[in-house]
Amino acid sequence: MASSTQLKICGLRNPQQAAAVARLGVEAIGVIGVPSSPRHVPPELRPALFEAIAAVAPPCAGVLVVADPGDDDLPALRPERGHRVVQLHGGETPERCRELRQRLGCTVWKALRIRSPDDLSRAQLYGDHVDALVLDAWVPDQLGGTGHRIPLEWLEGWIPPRPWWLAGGMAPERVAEVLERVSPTGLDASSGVERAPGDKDLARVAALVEAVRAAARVQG
Ligand SMILES: O=C(O)c1ccccc1NCC(=O)[C@H](O)[C@H](O)COP(=O)(O)O
Repeated sequence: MASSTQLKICGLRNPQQAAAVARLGVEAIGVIGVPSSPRHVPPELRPALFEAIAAVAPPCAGVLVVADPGDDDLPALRPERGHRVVQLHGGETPERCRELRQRLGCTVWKALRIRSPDDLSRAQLYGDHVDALVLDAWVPDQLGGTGHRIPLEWLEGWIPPRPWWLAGGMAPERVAEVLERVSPTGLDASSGVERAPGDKDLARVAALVEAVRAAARVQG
């Protein structure tokens, strides 16, 4: 993507669709490894998704999204399975993030669900232990893919300890306002560009890509 704000599309389940999204020029594509999610992809089907992405867009990072993995889960999280990034979307502590990053030997992003402005101070604790943060909205009993938003006023003036992705209810119609008010490293979208959970609407993904490019042109 030519603009400076990166884009991640999360929750792909079909290799052909993942390849089509990758061809649009996004920087990252997420595959959900959380069993309770309607977008869950079982371990044996994940390599085909990551291979489809790498085949058409080698720079596009395959991101495996998991929550509170146990040590028994680690073999399925190794980068040899085709992903480049592991996104930790549960209640992982900074110490657990550091340990997983060391043991897996791959890029680790930590997702934090932001319930109040105070939660942003927690983000500082992760700065030395992960490669990037993903800020997502807090919704009771749901970890992600909810379409709920973090109020932008909470993020204005926030000083991130690491590169960060803004997730939660991202959609083409919001991009201009969001990028006027905050400057994340990237935007992360799932339900806002879907026909149904796990089934992306390619026209909406293309509109999101175009909205990010248009915002970059406005900002010069
Ligand atoms: O998307 C899911 O179903 C999901 C389930 C459990 C943990 C994480 C999940 N998604 C992670 C993401 O990175 C999503 O892009 C993020 O939550 C934003 O989703 P949305 O608000 O629908 O754009």
